[in-house]
Amino acid sequence: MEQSDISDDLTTILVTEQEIRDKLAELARQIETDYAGKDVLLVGVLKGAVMVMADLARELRIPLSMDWMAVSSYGAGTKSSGVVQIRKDLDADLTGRHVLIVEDIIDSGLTLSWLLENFASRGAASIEVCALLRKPEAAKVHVECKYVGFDIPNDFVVGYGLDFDEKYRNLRDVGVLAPHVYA
Ligand SMILES: O=P(O)(O)OC[C@H]1O[C@H](OP(=O)(O)OP(=O)(O)O)[C@H](O)[C@@H]1O
Ligand code: HPA
Ligand SMILES: [Mg+2]
Repeated sequence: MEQSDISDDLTTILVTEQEIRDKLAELARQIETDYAGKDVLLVGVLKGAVMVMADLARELRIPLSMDWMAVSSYGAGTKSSGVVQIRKDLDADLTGRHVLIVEDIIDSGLTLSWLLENFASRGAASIEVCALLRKPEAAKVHVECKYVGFDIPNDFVVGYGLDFDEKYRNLRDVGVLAPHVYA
């Protein structure tokens, strides 16, 4: 039987594995400088941020802790439902912590703005955001993001943690999903 290759479902590769690696190294140097002498808590937003978190954390040479929050608003669609659901809360107490939220993508901004509001009352010493990708044309709410990897066009993308209906997260590059897959 002929084996299908998931990369055949992409129309374009937007960001390659190598470009991601180089960008994360660049962001890591900035983060190391900004958090010198501080104990940072990286909060990865499951599930999309798994790859960014794993690679960014290993680029960083400062002391850090990692925690995870699972939220979901896309489900099996390509548009945000606008309703953010917590599937797993943090284990860590944020009181006095320097929190750096790690995200794969800021699209409408609804997930992050909801998360920032949710974290605001938890007593953190500081809260910043690092996102590998951002779609400026898709923003429905403004979210302050200190560390951004790449601004990309307003197309539905998959790979490097990003899914469509839970698939394609294991692609090494980020690419535009062919519309015939979800149309
Ligand atoms: O800016 P927004 O429009 O809110 O979109 C961004 C969010 O959407 C995706 O998560 P999703 O809900 O698909 O869950 P997942 O990470 O488990 O795939 C992505 O990982 C971000 O968390
Ligand atoms: O473009 C996207 N692709 C996959 N998941 C997403 N979640 C928000 N935007 C996207
Ligand atoms: Mg998703």
